[in-house]
Amino acid sequence: MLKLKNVSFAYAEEPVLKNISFKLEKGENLSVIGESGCGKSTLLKLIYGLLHTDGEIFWGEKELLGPKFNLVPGEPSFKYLAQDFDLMLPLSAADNIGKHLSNQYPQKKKKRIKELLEVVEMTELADKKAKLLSGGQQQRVALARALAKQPELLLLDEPFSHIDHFRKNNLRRRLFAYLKDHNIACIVATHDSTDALSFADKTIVLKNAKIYAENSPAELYQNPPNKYVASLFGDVNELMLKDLVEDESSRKKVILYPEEIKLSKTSGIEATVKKSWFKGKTWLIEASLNKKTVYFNHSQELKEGKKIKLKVSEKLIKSRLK
Ligand SMILES: Nc1ncnc2c1ncn2[C@@H]1O[C@H](COP(=O)(O)OP(=O)(O)OP(=O)(O)O)[C@@H](O)[C@H]1O
Repeated sequence: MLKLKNVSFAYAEEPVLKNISFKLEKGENLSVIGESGCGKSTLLKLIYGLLHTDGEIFWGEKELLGPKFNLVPGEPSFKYLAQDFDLMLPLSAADNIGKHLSNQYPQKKKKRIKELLEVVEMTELADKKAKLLSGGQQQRVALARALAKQPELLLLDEPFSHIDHFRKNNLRRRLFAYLKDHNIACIVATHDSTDALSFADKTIVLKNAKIYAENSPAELYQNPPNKYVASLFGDVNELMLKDLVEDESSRKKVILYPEEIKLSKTSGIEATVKKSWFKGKTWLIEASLNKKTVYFNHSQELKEGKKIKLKVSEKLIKSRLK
């Protein structure tokens, strides 16, 4: 089990992280989300042992003492995949993956490389030199290399940032299933809400150097403590109760996702369409409601200037009152 207790860090005077504490069990997947610059990468570097903290970091019973005490940087049973994936460019994809594997049992090594190439869907490009691979292909090789020596904890910094949408979903499913099958704990620093929503067992939100929210991804999504947390999952509205309920004067805030606001043919809150964006399965409609902007999903494009009525479930409004 990984345990952080009061982990703090500053590159200069201003702390980047202050008193961060959490636990992670073996095989668990934790996503760390938050706006750019909130300290996600720094947290991974502290855990891996590249930066020194005054706080405490334990892996099981062992305290990790960081770079001041380790001759070779980084904990040997962890793997850290940074945003620049640092491949040996003259070597092939397969040789990069096998680089740190023992040559004592060549057949075993070959089999392991083959298995990892399959996990990242790079079998066909096994012999291609890394320098001739695209950014996304290099990132997949780097992921496989990080897995090669079967780490106990994998620290991934934006692991799919260079990979196209088409491959990303499949790769994510394969990689995270592999980690679960092999009981490898994982911390993913990410901007991509899918990494947090679909694959994480728990999610930590960082803001102002602290843990701002911490929960299962479903709980954070369904009951976001505030607009900042909700906006990490996509478009979000923050309206006042008086905007949504007739004869209500409360300025209490209600957080709603675009898919939770519906067009009504009969009654509802009056609004005027400003813009429509095609999103594939739905259109995202921007409308003005009491001089405020509101976003909702609809099955069709709506013309600018159209007067509409909007409805939100009362139960949902009650559950989202802040
Ligand atoms: N080597 C460094 N020296 C000084 N300041 C740094 C260094 N690395 C990061 N910082 C600063 O520390 C803060 C946290 O950076 P960090 O890279 O951890 O954020 P992040 O959440 O991972 O950002 P992003 O999502 O953009 O990758 C930022 O304000 C950044 O400018």
